[in-house]
Amino acid sequence: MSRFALSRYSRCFSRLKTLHYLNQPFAPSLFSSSAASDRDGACQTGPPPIRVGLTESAGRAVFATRGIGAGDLIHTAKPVVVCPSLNSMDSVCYLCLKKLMGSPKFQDRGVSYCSRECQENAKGFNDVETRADSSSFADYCRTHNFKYPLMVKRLCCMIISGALPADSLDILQPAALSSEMISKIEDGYGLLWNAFRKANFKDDDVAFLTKQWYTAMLARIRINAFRIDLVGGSCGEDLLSLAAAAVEGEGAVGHAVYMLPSFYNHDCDPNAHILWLQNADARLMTLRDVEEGEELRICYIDASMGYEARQTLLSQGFGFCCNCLRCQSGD
Ligand SMILES: C[S@@+](CC[C@H](N)C(=O)[O-])C[C@H]1O[C@@H](n2cnc3c(N)ncnc32)[C@H](O)[C@@H]1O
Repeated sequence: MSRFALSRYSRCFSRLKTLHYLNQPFAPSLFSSSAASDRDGACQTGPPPIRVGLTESAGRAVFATRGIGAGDLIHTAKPVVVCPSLNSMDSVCYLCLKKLMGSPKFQDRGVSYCSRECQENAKGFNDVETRADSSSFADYCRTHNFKYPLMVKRLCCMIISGALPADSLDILQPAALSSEMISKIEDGYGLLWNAFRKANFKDDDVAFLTKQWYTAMLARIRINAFRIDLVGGSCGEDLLSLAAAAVEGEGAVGHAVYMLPSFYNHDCDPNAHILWLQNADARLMTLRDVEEGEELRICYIDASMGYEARQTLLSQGFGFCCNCLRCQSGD
């Protein structure tokens, strides 16, 4: 069996099936990511041992600023925007995506939360959501099985509520969209715009929501959204074991966009992995020993696929030709 055959990683299908395959300083406050920690998950103080810098052929990237041991937590990251999948709406927290066990105790205007705190934190954007009737937009997303427009809608509600500025995602790399994609996107834009217009928000509050802005956000979300599969477990457990224990077959509970994790480039034989334990808070961990100065890379796709299939997926889904060592070797 190929050494990749047991691996299944993905930015969209993030899951780890084996242990084997599993130049400016970084400003932690900008990315709301917390410090690196010991293997057992106990947090140390100080910034994460990484910096974001430029590569020669893959744009910006994340580099280790010191040696990091295999299976160590590099940093955690909170989502900027997170959205449950349509089929998980009733089974996960509307804000943090934690699985809801039994009958949810915290319910508000038709959605459920895992705690009073999540309910409170979601109140601002949920007020906006409730005021605007976006049922036509939701039908459009459901009919086409579109998930990213739902994230743009939540982003809009967060912006209108004052929780985020309209340029929050501007720093992220956008996908190149074909004219066919743009015309499909415009249908969704019209429906969402109508929903906010009919709800009589002040012109100033919705002025950011132009067709150009909507398209630019979808282009960024397309490249940078992570599909979230919860592994379970707790931060005190061994991360490599938790990653390896990710169970195949459970659907994604939702999607989220993060800041710092968006700067990790892809590798078909990665040295880092992203995982989620109980909720949408991400944990970046090493899969093997990493040296100071080494680029940290995760795998966006199923690493067990063959060369041709990987190239097709990376080029059609993410718009790039992979420059990793594995691809260069033709494996
Ligand atoms: C999520 S972003 C990663 C951060 C990005 N380099 C930046 O500057 O924002 C994904 C993009 O990075 C580039 N990239 C990531 N991995 C790559 C690889 N293995 N080979 C070539 N380009 C890559 C591609 O342009 C891809 O669309």
